[in-house]
Amino acid sequence: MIQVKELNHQFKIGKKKRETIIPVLKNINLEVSKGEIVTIVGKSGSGKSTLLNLISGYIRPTEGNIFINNQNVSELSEGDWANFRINHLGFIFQSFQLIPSMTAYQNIELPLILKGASEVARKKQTLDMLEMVGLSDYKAFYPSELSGGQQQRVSIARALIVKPPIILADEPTGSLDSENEQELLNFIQKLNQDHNITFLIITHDDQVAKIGHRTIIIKDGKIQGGRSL
Ligand SMILES: Nc1ncnc2c1ncn2[C@@H]1O[C@H](COP(=O)(O)OP(=O)(O)OP(=O)(O)O)[C@@H](O)[C@H]1O
Repeated sequence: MIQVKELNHQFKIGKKKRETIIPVLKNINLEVSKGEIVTIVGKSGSGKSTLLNLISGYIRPTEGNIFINNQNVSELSEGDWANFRINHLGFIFQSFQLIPSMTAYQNIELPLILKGASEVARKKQTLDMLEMVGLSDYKAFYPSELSGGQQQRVSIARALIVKPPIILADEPTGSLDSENEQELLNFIQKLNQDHNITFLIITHDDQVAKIGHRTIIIKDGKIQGGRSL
């Protein structure tokens, strides 16, 4: 489902000719199969978010290739990448990234509008999704009127509405208290079991790391090893 092959990445900072090169990821090889939950752990600055940003196509690798569903995404143009992303990947961020001026309903519906779905299809799918995440009664609420856990569920519903086969999550429970964290983890496991959705999750948190069928450790930009259930 996801294959990362001999990936190296470095950032360049400073002015041209005087730039400093910061090597971040070194010879990363990684395979995630359909229906797996893989968690990635590592110290701050080890390169976890960079890896997720490369897999998401938000940054391009200095060297190496990334395949998603057998498509070499490193070769796609910006426009093709954006199209590919909306059909294959969903994202969950620590900071939810909801649009404050839109209700829960409107936030969840947005990817369907971007995808060009009809109004009838949008309404049905958005209402179904609100029910699935247990927020039917909150559809007209704005993000500021929802709890952290409810906002996170809106952001998950928005990620799921286009039924992506893969969800990439960067510290998904970082803004949640322990009760909401457990609720979200149960929900991720349910989605994985019921819908065979593949998850790649970056975390600092042991409780989150534990839900992985496999955990990968990144140290100083290299994969150090891992643990399987
Ligand atoms: N756009 C950038 N330009 C220059 N350096 C960057 C950039 N993004 C990240 N880095 C550097 O790359 C290294 C890895 O950063 P990254 O955010 O991937 O780490 P991380 O493991 O996700 O850390 P954290 O757990 O704190 O989020 C850091 O040294 C960081 O300073």
